[in-house]
Amino acid sequence: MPPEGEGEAHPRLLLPGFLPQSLCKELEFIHRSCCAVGYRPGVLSTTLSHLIATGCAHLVVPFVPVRERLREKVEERFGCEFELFVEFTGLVSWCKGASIGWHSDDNRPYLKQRDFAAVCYLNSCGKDFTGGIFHFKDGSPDSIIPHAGDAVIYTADSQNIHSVDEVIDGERLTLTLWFTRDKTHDEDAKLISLLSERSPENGETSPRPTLPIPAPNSMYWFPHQGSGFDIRWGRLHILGCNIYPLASTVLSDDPLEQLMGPLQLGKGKEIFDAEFRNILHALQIVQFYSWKTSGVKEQGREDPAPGRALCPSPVERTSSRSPVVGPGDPQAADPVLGSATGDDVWSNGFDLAGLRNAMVAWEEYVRALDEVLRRSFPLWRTHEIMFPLSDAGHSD
Ligand SMILES: O=C(O)CCC(=O)C(=O)O
Ligand SMILES: [Fe+2]
Repeated sequence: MPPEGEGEAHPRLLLPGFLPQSLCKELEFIHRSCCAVGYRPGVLSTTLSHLIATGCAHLVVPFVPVRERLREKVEERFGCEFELFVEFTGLVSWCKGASIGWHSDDNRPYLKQRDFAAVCYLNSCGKDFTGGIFHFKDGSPDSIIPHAGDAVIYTADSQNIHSVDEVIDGERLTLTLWFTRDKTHDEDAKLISLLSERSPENGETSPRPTLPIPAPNSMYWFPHQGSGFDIRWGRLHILGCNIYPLASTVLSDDPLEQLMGPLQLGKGKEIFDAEFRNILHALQIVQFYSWKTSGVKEQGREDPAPGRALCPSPVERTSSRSPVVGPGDPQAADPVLGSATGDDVWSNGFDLAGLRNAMVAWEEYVRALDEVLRRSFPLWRTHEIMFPLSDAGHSD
């Protein structure tokens, strides 16, 4: 008997509200902190192997329960229990101008292993971006208007020809997975091997939590209208942040090199006193602050940062120092990465003092995820599959 789903009229399923909003926000934080340029123009992506390669293996942990839930859902819907492997997991964002015409997801010889797709919407059309509506060619349904938390699963073959309208404004974000029956394309095996190289089970304890390690600069370069900008720098720029080299540093002429070294952040005429290891470290703290503060705002509380008393935060006036300039034209990031509504936490009262609290809370967050990873990894390696520990304390 052919598995259910093959040959039937519409082998697909909509899953409204599949992801909790809190997980959507957490994955958005990860993407905005860690993403690199994607596989097509105007597309940014955060793959799990990229997270591991850039010193952020602990950030794989929040994906593990939702990967498993999606795999089970796909197996159940298409009648192939215990047969599937995850082939690819990634956060994918589409910026202004990105679109894709009619296609099936296995439409290249090197994609033939893909049997099923799952797309989870992490933000919402009309609120976070405009355009970007999904269509099935056979019209059942004709369109899916992305809404944070909703998901759709479908077979990756020609029974599900689909397209996505051009994104007009804002950044459209999804968690996208493909599943395969072919064990040689099992993503878990590759990720476990990458994690082994990192050896979290060795139990090395560092005084500071894991700090991000940038990938090659070219992976952060967003080509735009004949020039371009660095994504990391662009994301800080749209939030009004300046980057300062440390006062003691001998300046390189190369702005990219300045982003690689230790640096400080400033806003307006002030410089925050903390030192960041590199631009990715600074970006991660800023995005963490933004994530946690937006949650607080939605709950109607007024704390400037998550659940802590405000620490004194000395700032320096910028009279004698100039911010790093470039690389590329960071202003070009405004229309590409800026939110559709312009409604972000920074334009609503961001202050550098809040960053101090965010740094402390971020370190706790990273340490907790790292702890889960250390406990999970030996079991993942033994069973050759990534799965959530029942008592991991971090599930969606
Ligand atoms: O993001 C979506 O809604 C679908 C994207 C898509 O079709 C693809 O990446 O192949
Ligand atoms: Fe597709």
